[in-house]
Amino acid sequence: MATGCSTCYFYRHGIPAKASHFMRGSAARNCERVWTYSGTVGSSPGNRVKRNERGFILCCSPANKSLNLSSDERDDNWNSKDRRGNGNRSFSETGLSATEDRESAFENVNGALDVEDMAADGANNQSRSADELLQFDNSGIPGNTVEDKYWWETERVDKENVRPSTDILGITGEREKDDSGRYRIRNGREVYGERTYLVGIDCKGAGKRSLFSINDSLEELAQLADTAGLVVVGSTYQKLESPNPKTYIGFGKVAEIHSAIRAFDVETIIFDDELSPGQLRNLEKAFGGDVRVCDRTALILDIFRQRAATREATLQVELAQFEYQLPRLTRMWTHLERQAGGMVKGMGEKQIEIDKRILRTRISALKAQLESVRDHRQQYRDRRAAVPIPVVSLVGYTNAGKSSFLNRLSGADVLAEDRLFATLDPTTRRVELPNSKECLFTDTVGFIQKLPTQLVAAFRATLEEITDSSLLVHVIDISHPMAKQQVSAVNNVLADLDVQHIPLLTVWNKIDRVENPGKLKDEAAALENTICVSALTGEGIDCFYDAVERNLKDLMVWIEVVVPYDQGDLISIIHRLGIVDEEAYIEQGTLIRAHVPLSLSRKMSDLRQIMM
Ligand SMILES: Nc1nc2c(ncn2[C@@H]2O[C@H](COP(=O)(O)OP(=O)(O)OP(=O)(O)O)[C@@H](O)[C@H]2O)c(=O)[nH]1
Ligand SMILES: [Mg+2]
Repeated sequence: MATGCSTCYFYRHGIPAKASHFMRGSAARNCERVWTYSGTVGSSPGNRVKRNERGFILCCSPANKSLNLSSDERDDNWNSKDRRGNGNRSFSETGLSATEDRESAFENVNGALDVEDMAADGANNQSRSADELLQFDNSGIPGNTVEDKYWWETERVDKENVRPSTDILGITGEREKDDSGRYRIRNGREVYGERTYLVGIDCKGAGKRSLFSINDSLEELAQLADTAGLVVVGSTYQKLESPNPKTYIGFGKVAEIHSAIRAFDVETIIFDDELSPGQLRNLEKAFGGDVRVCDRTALILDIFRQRAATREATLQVELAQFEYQLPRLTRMWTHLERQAGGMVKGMGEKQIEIDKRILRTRISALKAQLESVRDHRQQYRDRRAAVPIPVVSLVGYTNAGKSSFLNRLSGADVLAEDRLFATLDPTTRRVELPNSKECLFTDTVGFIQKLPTQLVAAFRATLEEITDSSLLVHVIDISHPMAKQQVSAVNNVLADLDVQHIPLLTVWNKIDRVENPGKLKDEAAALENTICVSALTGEGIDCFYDAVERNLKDLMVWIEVVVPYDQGDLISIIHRLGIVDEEAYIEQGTLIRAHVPLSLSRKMSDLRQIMM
């Protein structure tokens, strides 16, 4: 049975606290202070229990008045205010009877989840009154029956009998015993393999349907989590008309996940969509202080942060992260409001304002720094434009094989690996086509469905590489079961970038991995500007070059110019970039009839005789 003082976050959620909860995970590692704990809260005396970064007192016992605290620490707690309005009270006053305890726990669950605001709950979990909540039928979760337990009181349930409703990865949730094995190397950095549980919703409402089915979307989220170094132990989803404005998922689902958290020792919960600051706050309260709640956007931002290798990428990711954090800052300081007695009331509010100001200043500084980086990139592009070599940009879904393809075309050694977002910075390489014409190929950052808007905004300088291209090559992993949906997601981002006017060549990559390549090649042949290739084996590369030459020629204009004999270098540029049909030597200079890139023809407007 859960007991504890009024400031104990676990107690207030009625969760039987265990020392193991507190000693594991990021919360514990970021603790500010270590308190000696002994008492009745689920573990043996003498365990050392920590106070986490948010200031939650993770464990303290009403039965034990002799907590080994400094006088300051003791004051903090003795001044803590009872949520039921009893004013300040000491530890000794928190020794409740079982019934009182249950009521208190219920009240606190109410407080945490704003039950009265739950009317907007989705179809599967209609809004529940307080009484209904007490009687909530958790029979879907073995080990939780209404007769003998309230859901928040559930002792640790038998792991064998509890499984998330959907286990997309087929991971059984076996627990590792030794934490030292949980550090993994990701992109040269050591990351902690937190036990992670994924949650999504299958929206049925008009206009809410996503490109991906819920299972596919969760599978992708699992891949993202793996890329970030997390260990996915399970997942679940709920069918809803639209997301619950308070908690994203319905109230019943919150309860179910609550059980799964304990069953699988979950440390992080990731939601498949971006949560509003309010949803995030409510869910954090509902799941308890030592479970990190985050969303797809935060996860993607985290991966970008791990992968950023250049100054530009680092600045861009930092900016996106700050923009994301700004409206969510309040949750970090709620502990001050909770701990505030009469004297320090409102302190939390002030701190939020201070922090928001610091963050805004930081954002302005980052934007200024990025502006100078952007200028630098623009100068580089201007210099490139001065030598009018056509630029071909490789775009596509993350992991489609863009970098592998660039490596194949140019012999470059861009990092290509079976992980999402391997490339963040554009890489440009000069490639000589079989007709001896030169062009530049640029590898870009990959796209993904639900791409965070903060990232698109922050990466605008990088993405401008795409908008300046002569030709776009959309690389698609045709062997991927979700290839069609990935194409739509990429087209959506391209539409946002306003590049529809640039000609597009479609490349079906990884043809070596499909079962029936012949059939696919026939399909591709029937489509316009679509080529089948394998970056791995080099198959189809010749057809690709032909298609690039064809497309670039289509972009050229026909000119007839007389180049004075003292501008011989211009003739060599025309030969290098254009296709010369005729060359004759006349009195005024060299007469050339050729197809050249538009940019080059503009440079020769003075010399032009005829242009069509
Ligand atoms: N079998 C096969 N694997 C490929 C092919 N092209 C790429 N791959 C593999 O696909 C994975 C992803 O390749 P990348 O080149 O890193 O993909 P990307 O599009 O650059 O990915 P991001 O940089 O994350 O956007 C790597 O493991 C490659 O080895 C191919 O033609 N056939
Ligand atoms: Mg790449």
